[in-house]
Amino acid sequence: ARRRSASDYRFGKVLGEGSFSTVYLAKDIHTNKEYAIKVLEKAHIIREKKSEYVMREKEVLRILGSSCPYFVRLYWTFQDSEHLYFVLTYAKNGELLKQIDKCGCFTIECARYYAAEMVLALEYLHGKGIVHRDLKPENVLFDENWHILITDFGSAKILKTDNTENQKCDNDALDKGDKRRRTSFVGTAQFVSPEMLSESSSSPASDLWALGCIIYQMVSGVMPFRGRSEFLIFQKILNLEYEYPDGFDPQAKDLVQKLLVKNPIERLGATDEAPYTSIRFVEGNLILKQGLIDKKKGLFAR
Ligand SMILES: NC(=O)Nc1ccc2c(c1)=C(Cc1cc(-c3cccc(C(=O)NCCN4CCCCC4)c3)c[nH]1)C(=O)N=2
Repeated sequence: ARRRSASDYRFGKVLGEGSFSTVYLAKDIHTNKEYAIKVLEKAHIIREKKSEYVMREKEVLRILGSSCPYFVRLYWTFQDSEHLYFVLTYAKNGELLKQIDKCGCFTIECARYYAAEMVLALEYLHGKGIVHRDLKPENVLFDENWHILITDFGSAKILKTDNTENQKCDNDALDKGDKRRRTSFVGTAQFVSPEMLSESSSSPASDLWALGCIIYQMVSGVMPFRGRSEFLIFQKILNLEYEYPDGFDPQAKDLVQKLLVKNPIERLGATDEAPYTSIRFVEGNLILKQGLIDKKKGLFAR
């Protein structure tokens, strides 16, 4: 295929800004198709020693490809003297966070629906040996049909299978082992799991913790672990200090309290072989069988 460059696109509004990238709405001048183009400044990436994260995001997006509908797709990458460009799926209906803030909270049917889509997405992601590590409502987007698109793999981890011992080791260990590449990575305060805080270790169960936090927020409208500083939030996470507001749906509570468990291997689904059957079908939990099959809803609360 023909090499692309920024001149192939008409850049529009800023869709999002991160510490190392800005995402623009852009239109392909040849096809008129809309994309989200993530632009990264080379000098900043090098200065902040984030090249490994950029390469990892590209590798994760390559591995994910286009076979699962619940992830943004990477169409092309190109660069010029100052910037790197990732041409990604444009999620027309924006971020889950904005919808939660706009609606106050979701109906339980709607929360069930999106919890089900997120479980399907995590089954696929973890099945590919990838841990997101920064799952949060800002990184869950909606496409034009109100299906989810998970994005932002800059913090992701690719689990490596060591063929000789057939063990699943991971690049935490590699990072720990190699002083030059020690990463003091931690996700976003309110969604980071206890093990990432206390041992700097992460696994697919770390994403299940974040899933529990997101379900709590969809149902209640607020995050389970809140505080005036990151330190206070971290303390609450490590002490499992959170509560369910009056009227919190009992089925949702049943599921959330089985995900917000300190020991990662005791989290619902953590010991399942793919797919996450124990999350899908535990009697009385939020994600009932029909939640995974009925793809017609997705309408928002009030
Ligand atoms: N860190 C990252 O990788 N970030 C990314 C990556 C890919 C990507 C990405 C971020 C996107 C962000 C994004 C942001 C938005 C957006 C931002 C602000 C407002 C809106 C918006 O209101 N859209 C109109 C849809 N409304 C929704 C509610 C009902 C009326 C119509 C969308 C759409 N998509 C995107 O579309 N694709």
